[in-house]
Amino acid sequence: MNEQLDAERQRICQVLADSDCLVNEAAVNQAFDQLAQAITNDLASAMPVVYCVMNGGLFATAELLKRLSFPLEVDYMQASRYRRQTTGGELNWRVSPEISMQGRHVLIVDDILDEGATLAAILDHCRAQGAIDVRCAVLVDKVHDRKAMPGFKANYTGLEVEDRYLFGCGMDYQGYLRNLPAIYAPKGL
Ligand SMILES: O=P(O)(O)OC[C@H]1O[C@H](OP(=O)(O)OP(=O)(O)O)[C@H](O)[C@@H]1O
Ligand SMILES: Nc1nc2[nH]cnc2c(=O)[nH]1
Repeated sequence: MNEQLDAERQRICQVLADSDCLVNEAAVNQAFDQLAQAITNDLASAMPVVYCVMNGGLFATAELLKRLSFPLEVDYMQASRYRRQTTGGELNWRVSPEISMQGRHVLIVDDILDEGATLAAILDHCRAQGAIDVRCAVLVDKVHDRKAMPGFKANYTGLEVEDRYLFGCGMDYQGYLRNLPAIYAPKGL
């Protein structure tokens, strides 16, 4: 490995070592079980299309899909407004989905609802594309009063977590650590 990459590896390992674990793996799995049950109750007969919001939604989508045992289709979209930063900016659409939403029940899956601007824009987009029913599921809703629309909530929320910069379970720290099966926050952030 080149020296620069190894220094990066050591820096990221140090961030993880210095972080607080806010939600452990068992609690994350329990949250996914509950989310999947609620989604099953509502959508088992609806032949929905499940859209993963890349990249953060990849982990939650995979965890949910293996718990959903009814017919559905899967696609993805990519819209990002953080780009490895810890504060959000303009929403940047990178990839639009392929499967049409026209006349379909749609379930959007993402890792986190923070200020909610990303999900609000995606939901508007889905309605404009002709979906008859648009729902969203997030693993985490961050608790603060800076929501883009006051009181904005996902239809399905796995966990409410305190207002810190989170990583793990799909959420990145500077592009890394999305793969961790628990939720962490760096000290001081
Ligand atoms: O509620 P908001 O304040 O809008 O933030 C939530 C969004 O931020 C993250 O995406 P990000 O833009 O970091 O891209 P990523 O999925 O590639 O990490 C996350 O995956 C959500 O999509
Ligand atoms: N990784 C990460 N991405 C986010 N996007 C919006 N809020 C967050 C957060 O707390 N962590």
